[in-house]
Amino acid sequence: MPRLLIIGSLEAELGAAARIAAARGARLLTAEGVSAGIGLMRAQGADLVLCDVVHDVGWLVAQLADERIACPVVACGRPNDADAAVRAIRAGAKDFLPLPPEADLIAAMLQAVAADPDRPVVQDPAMTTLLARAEQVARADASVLITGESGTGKEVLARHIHAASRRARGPFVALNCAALPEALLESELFGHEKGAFSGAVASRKGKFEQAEGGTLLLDEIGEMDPRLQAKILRAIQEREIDRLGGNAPVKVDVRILAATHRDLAAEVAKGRFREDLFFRLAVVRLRIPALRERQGDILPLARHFARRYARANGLPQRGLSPAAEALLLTHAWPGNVRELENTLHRAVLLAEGPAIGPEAIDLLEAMPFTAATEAAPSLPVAVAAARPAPQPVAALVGRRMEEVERDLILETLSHCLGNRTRAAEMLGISIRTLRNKLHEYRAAGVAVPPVPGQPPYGAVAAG
Ligand SMILES: Nc1ncnc2c1ncn2[C@@H]1O[C@H](COP(=O)(O)OP(=O)(O)OP(=O)(O)O)[C@@H](O)[C@H]1O
Repeated sequence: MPRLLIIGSLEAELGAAARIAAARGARLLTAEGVSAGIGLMRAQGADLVLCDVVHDVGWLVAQLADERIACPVVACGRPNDADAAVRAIRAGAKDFLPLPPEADLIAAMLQAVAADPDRPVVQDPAMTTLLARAEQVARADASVLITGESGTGKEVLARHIHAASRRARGPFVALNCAALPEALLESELFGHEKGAFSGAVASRKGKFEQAEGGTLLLDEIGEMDPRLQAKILRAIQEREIDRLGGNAPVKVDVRILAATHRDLAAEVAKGRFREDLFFRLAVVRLRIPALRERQGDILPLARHFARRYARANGLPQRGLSPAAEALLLTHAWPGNVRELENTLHRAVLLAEGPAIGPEAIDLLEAMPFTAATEAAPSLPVAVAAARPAPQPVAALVGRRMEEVERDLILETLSHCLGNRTRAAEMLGISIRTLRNKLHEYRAAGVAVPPVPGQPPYGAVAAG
């Protein structure tokens, strides 16, 4: 279901366009002007923007490009306003829709963007069956427990369930329960009133309230401590929550999805997870197989990531050579889809010639699963690239600025395969500043990704 943002007044013909689009299944967002539209894009995103030429289409396109929001913009207006149409196309609008709108044109426009880029890529029968089941249960409001090893795509599946549900127009909110200390997790989940604890200078909605009318994914639920498990159970049973420091419960209408890499039934048996909460959450259980158990997905996913990262880095689209494909099929993928994604990202950056060959595919051989996924920030390029995706900002609370800066710099440098110039550009700092920082880190004994083609600096972790 594509999301369409309409910028302009809905009073006249644009209103008719909005009605046609809604009748064709689009989810509509509307804004009176360009600034408000950009605000909505930041907050919610859309698959297509339709902007009246009375607004500054050029500024809109430039602003979206500046903020790296990738979304096609179609200008619209009266066909006799040829100048405005030409100006809009020159400014980067993909197309011009004449008003009053023709239903067929709108349908074609929506169809072109309907191929959902976030839809899970699946081909192996084990996954197509699982996806069909997920789509079937998506329509009900029951809780779903998604299990699978780290990096198998649990969050991707949760987003898909949300997108296929009746709540698709509502928000999708995810919270990693393992990333925060207990007290912080509690206020993230349930929100707090002003003065609830020292530092609570204003009242704040928690994730339950933020997900109102939509879906809340509780990721790594197996890590949650028993006291909060009890509060979650109450929220699900009573459909209400208590803000920290609040004196009246708040009603919430939220569908709960939970994910874990643990065997939650075994955790229940060991007394580490509440049985009643387990049964509440696991009304439907979906287990995502590890990538090694679904060989049929490896190449379709690899091709998908090769396309995505070539596009994202402005590099030519290259297919995989038969030898590269054979190599990918022999690997066990302990880090699952996330590891495959990182491998293809690196391969796209390293590849030369007409296709991605095996020499561009750098596999983390014999790297035990935990080491590959929980590597310290100071590990060299190949290992660092396999670390989990960056955590939300809230997860950084409690860490020192200096440390976060160091991790960001080293992560960006790994991402750029040690290329200092590209990393400095991406970080928005001068190459000189970057070099000085790296010099400091090396002096402190932290390993720094080497310059491409040069041997690593023999730094060893301090300690
Ligand atoms: N079927 C898929 N199609 C496309 N991309 C996928 C698919 N499965 C996983 N990915 C990608 O792989 C990465 C890991 O996926 P995701 O974060 O959903 O895994 P996870 O199981 O939730 O991991 P963790 O347990 O570590 O939180 C993401 O970048 C995601 O976009």
